[in-house]
Amino acid sequence: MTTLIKGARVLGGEPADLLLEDGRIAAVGRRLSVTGADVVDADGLVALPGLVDLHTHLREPGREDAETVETGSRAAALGGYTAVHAMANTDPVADTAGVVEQVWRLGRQAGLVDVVPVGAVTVGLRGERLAELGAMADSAARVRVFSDDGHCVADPALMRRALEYVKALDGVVAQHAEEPRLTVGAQMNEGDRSARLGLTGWPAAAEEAVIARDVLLAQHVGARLHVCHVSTAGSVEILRWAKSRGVQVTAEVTPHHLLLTEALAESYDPVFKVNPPLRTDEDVQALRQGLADGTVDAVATDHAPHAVEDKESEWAQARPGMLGLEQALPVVVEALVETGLLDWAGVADRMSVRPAAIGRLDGHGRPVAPGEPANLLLLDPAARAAVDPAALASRSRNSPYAGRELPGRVVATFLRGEATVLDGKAVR
Ligand SMILES: NC(=O)N[C@@H](CC(=O)O)C(=O)O
Ligand SMILES: [Zn+2]
Ligand SMILES: [Zn+2]
Repeated sequence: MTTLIKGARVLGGEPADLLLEDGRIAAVGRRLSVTGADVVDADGLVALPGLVDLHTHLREPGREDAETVETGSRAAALGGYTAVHAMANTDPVADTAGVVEQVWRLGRQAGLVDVVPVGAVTVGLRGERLAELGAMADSAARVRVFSDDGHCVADPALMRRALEYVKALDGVVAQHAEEPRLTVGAQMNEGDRSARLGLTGWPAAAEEAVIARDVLLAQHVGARLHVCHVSTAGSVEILRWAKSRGVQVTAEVTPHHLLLTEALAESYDPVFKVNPPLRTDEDVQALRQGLADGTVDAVATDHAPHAVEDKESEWAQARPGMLGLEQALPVVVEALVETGLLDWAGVADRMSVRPAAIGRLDGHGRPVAPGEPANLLLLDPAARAAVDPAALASRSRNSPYAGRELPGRVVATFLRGEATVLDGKAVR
């Protein structure tokens, strides 16, 4: 199987031809020609390494009405992803080797992206005792990222033990930083607006206090810590401080926290309800700066599909979470590239290279260069389109970007040399 991509701008550089053969990039050069190859015209398109998501909710097993491994994989491929980490808050919870291997196998069957299961830190996400971390790491799924996402590992002694365990496995604890005692009944960012709208507030301190505690624990233990979906300016400051002291901490920010603010809660439309909540414009600016200067390592979608009955209700009853896979790159183009904060190499670093390194994935996050695995995407940076939730590949419809015009269209995605997306459409 041979594909010749004509005239792609690798990381936004000069146009070049890319020859994909046997799952690898065989050659990069000018005017390559090969007989019998499938030819893809990439005139005007930017080539980037396939994106890697550290934080995807695929809902299988348990809520296949909201998403399956296959539908979520298709949404990921359409977004330019070649690997996604599937969060553990399924039903049953991914807290055993059996469940993570099941998810891993479903991903292989779908064959659209590499589905990398995340293992739960604690049994049933209950925060009481550690799950079988070693067995999940040794399983066919080769788990390296462990998270109780959806819940915080709130007990500091348990968090310390989790960090000690993952250190021995070359793993990382991905913490959903939320002090539960400070967010009882919380609905939106705490501030003047929550008071005016009559919605219970989720204070920035509930996130920042856990991050501060955890970076100290990670330093004490000498283990790797990853912070999920950071959402406040104060969190960026704590991370900057921790990194300056050599703590092995990494962090991610979601597309929605890079673009949207708490002002959207004025609509009382639960499509904008998410955990952690949308914050203020100052937070958005600090998150963009933190991502640009590398304090925040990665963009991760926190793609959180929800069935209509769980989302289209009163604000207080609705589940938190929003879709992200199909619009993550366009949001980053709008918020970081068009504002001059990141160039294409920077986008590749924050959406592919660093997330692959954090997840210890080999074969992803590699340069677009001869000899490397042919995991890559082609983007038309000039295209602009309004988001139509009905046209999404996800099984759910809870996109916060409905009707919003965003720049950048993923034209093609290749997983080990095989097209998963062509002409902006999923190949299967
Ligand atoms: N982000 C959310 O609002 N929801 C996530 C859980 C989580 O990421 O905490 C979900 O699983 O729906
Ligand atoms: Zn979370
Ligand atoms: Zn999540």
